[in-house]
This record gives sequence, C-alpha cells and structure tokens, in this order.
Amino acid sequence: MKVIVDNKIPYIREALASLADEVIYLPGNAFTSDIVRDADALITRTRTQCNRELLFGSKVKFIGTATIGFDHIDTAYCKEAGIIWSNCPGCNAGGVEQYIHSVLLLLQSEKGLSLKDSCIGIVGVGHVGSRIKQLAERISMKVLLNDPPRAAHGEKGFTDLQTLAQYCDVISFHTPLVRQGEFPTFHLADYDFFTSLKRQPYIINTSRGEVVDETALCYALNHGYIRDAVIDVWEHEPFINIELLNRIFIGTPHIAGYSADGKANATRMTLEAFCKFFGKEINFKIILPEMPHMPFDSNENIRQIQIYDPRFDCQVLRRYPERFEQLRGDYQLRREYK
Ligand SMILES: NC(=O)C1=CN([C@@H]2O[C@H](COP(=O)(O)OP(=O)(O)OC[C@H]3O[C@@H](n4cnc5c(N)ncnc54)[C@H](O)[C@@H]3O)[C@@H](O)[C@H]2O)C=CC1
Ligand SMILES: O=C(O)C(=O)[C@H](O)COP(=O)(O)O
Repeated sequence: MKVIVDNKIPYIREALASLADEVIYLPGNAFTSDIVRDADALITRTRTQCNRELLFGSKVKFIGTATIGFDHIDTAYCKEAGIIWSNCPGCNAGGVEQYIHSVLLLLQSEKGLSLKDSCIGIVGVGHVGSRIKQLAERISMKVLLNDPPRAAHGEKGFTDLQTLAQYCDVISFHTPLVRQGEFPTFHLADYDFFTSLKRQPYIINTSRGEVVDETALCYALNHGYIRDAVIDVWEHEPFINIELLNRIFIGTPHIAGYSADGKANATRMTLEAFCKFFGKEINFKIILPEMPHMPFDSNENIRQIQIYDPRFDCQVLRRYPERFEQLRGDYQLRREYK
C-alpha cells in the first residue's frame, strides 16, 4: 500500500512505517495529480486542495486530514469518486481555547477591557466555541451564542447575529468555512455586519480568513465600528494583508490550534480512521514531548500569559510576513497545561 503524507504532520512517521509498504512525505502544497495517481491513501493538512484536479484518475480510496477544518476537501467530488475521507473533530479545541484565553487577558491588561463587565458573542458553538463559552463564563463574562445550524435542530440558548451586534463588546468567530447551502459562512462578517455593531466591539477570528470580509474589516477599523481586532486566519493565506497585520492588536500565522497535544490528537485520530478503513489493527503509540518545567507565577492570569503569549507570535509574523507558511511549518508547538 502506498500513502502520501504531508511532511509537517508531527508524531506520525514511526506509527505509519508499520502500517504501509511505501510512505512518501511531501510539503502539503506539493501534492500533484502525477504524484497521487498510484497512491491508495493521502494524509493531509489544510494545505492540500483535495479536488477533482488532484484526484481524477487516481487510485486514492481514502483521505485523512489531520485537522478539524475540511474546506480544502471537495466532499462532493469525493462522494462522486467513491473516496472516503475523515477529519478530526475536537482535536485542537484545547489549543484554540489557550489562544483565546491569553487574548482576552491581554485585551484586559493592554486595552483596558473589563472582562467581568463585558459581553462576548460566540459565532459557531461547536468543539471550540463550546470551550470558549465555558472559559468566558469562568472569567465572569456575559455570553451570547450564535449557531443557526444548532438552533435549526431545535437546540435552545442561541440568538441571532443582530443581537450579538447590539450587545457584545467582543465577538469571536468559530465556524467552519461553508460557501454554499442553508448556513453559509463565507463573508459572514461583511460590511452590513460591521456597520450594524453598536458597542464598538473587539473582533477575534480564529476560524477561516474567508469568514470575515477583510475589506469590510479594514473599513470598520478605519471608521470606528470596531475597537480593534485579533486575527489568526487570513483571506488569501499565505499572502496576507500586511497593512492589516500592522494595524491590528494581534495578528498571528494560523497557529491558534497549534498545541503539541492538539497535533497529537489529530495524528492519532487520522491513523485510527486510516486503520479502520483499511482493516488494520490499531497498535501504534503517539509519544508527546515532555512538559517543559517553568517557574510559574502564583497569579493565574500572569501564569496564563507565561504559558502562552500570542504577542510573541505576532512580533515574529510582523517581522517576517512573507514567511507565513514557514512560520507555521517550523512552529514550536505549545503544551496545554491543565
Ligand atoms: N486557527 C486555527 O488554528 C484553527 C481553526 N479552526 C477553525 O475553526 C472552525 C471551528 O472549529 P470546531 O469548533 O472544532 O468545529 P465544529 O465543527 O465542532 O463547530 C463548528 C460550529 O459552527 C457552527 N456553524 C456552522 N455554520 C454556522 C453559521 N453559518 N453560523 C454560525 N455557526 C455556524 C456549527 O453548527 C458548529 O456548531 C473549524 O472549522 C476551523 O475552520 C479550528 C481549529 C484550529
Ligand atoms: O484544524 C484546523 O482546521 C486548523 O485550522 C488547524 O489548526 C491548522 O491546520 P494545519 O496547519 O495543520 O493545516
């Protein structure tokens, strides 16, 4: 069996060596139709567009993406071609929670936002959004939730985007990128959304760049509809808007979910799906690096910033914006301290 694997997926090599006869490691953007033609399976990240152009005429029967997002997989084409695919629900929600926790504390300490007197709006309340809800409640913020697909299933406790626009001091996006259908998220935050905001909120986007219309975001920043923004995901990655990066409070290179724990979860879940599909026994071990020992502060807010300070990632990106993809690929994965 031949498997082509994204060479930036950690903790996978040893496990996969015992599961496949031939394994080829390549950068995610170097998968071509010629290379995948005689492969049985692909193991990818968000950097490989798995569509007709790549897959037509190939032997590929299984695609595992070691990510939660799957907007890079043309699921309609996979269905038509009989290709089974899997993603990793919840794998990196802890990493994104760690990122948002530090961001909220920095909005308080650096921007003067009083968290206990503020209301956060969470758009998309799945694995990540649910953890942000619990986090916000723990730090005494008021919370409004928006998730039309869940509301349409009869679940309670959700409200509409207009209500978030009216009452929230922070609005954080946690939806998948969906371009079609009943609940599309492409440019969900557009000109109309930004100009309807009543409390000049802070905007946080760790979902997908295309969920926020960046032109409208710049307009909102320049005309005072929003106070500031924290952006981890960008339209047109890796060619990001450098003017926007330099204008906002924090900008990072799509690493909100980059914890070692989250990456290990993703590798394990992907290999489990791979084994299940090919009828192989699951007997591999994923070994995480040791937790670094740090002299932690007794104040829990200071400790959180010691554990992860997104301003550092922002500084590096501002210095080397043209190295967006390299900064991601060579990222020093964080640990999730419990
Ligand atoms: N920056 C990063 O490193 C990371 C980014 N992500 C992004 O965040 C997204 C969310 O991650 P999870 O919570 O794990 O996914 P999830 O699939 O568990 O949750 C997504 C939620 O969004 C809701 N949703 C769908 N359409 C919506 C709409 N039009 N309006 C409001 N809500 C809507 C869904 O009903 C669901 O509850 C991922 O799809 C991915 O694109 C996820 C992890 C890391
Ligand atoms: O899981 C997702 O979806 C993400 O956006 C990841 O955090 C980042 O994905 P990759 O960089 O591993 O493609």
